[in-house]
Amino acid sequence: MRIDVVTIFPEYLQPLRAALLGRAIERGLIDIGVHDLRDWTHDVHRAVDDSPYGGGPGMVMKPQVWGPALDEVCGEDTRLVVPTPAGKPFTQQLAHAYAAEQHLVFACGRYEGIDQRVVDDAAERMPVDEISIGDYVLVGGEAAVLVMVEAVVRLLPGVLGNPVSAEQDSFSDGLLEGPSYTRPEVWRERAVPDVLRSGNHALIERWRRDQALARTFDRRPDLLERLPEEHLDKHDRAV
Ligand SMILES: Nc1ccccc1-c1cnco1
Repeated sequence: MRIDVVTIFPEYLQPLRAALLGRAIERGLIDIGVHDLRDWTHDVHRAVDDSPYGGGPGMVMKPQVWGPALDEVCGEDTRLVVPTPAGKPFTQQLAHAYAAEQHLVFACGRYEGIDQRVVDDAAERMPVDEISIGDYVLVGGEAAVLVMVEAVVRLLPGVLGNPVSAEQDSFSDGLLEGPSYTRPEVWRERAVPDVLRSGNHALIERWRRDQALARTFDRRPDLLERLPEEHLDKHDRAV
């Protein structure tokens, strides 16, 4: 998989070259390119935005800069992803879909956005997704790209040391992960739940599912509403 990011803050994307993602690059599992949008400006001030038609606060990013940038960075197999607070929600399901793509290009815009004609023009040549990572306001799309790239790349074969954990993730079975524990057995007078030291794997599995159901019910009841009927057995409903 190849990933390209176009941004006015290329240094913001340096974390993509660290740790797990950095090792995936070294091992040839992914190629990542980061491009400075200002390389496609034409004026001495290297302007990338301008005042919005119709008035209003902030600035809008210029189509004459974004157009040539995407013409050069995008290819035949590109899916263009534009982080925006007005986008569709980014989910684990979408992360899996993106992990199957050959080439992802992320266009990082500022809060007030990129001239809509850039998206409309690109959509004539490639799939374009406008995506939100959550209902809060960021200054620009760069942080959202770091989130999405990590969620996608960890799903690629060979990236995670233990591939099973991608299946056992939160959300993969529709529930939140329950609590986890490690040594010592007692820490600041708090003991690890006995069941986890019982060696009875059926009981442990049941306890973990009960914890996941209770936590999901408490923190994300919306996820329970989405679960298919057959996903909860009669014991689950009693939790
Ligand atoms: N707030 C933002 C500003 C600029 C570009 C993306 C966002 C965003 C993406 N997901 C939530 O917010």
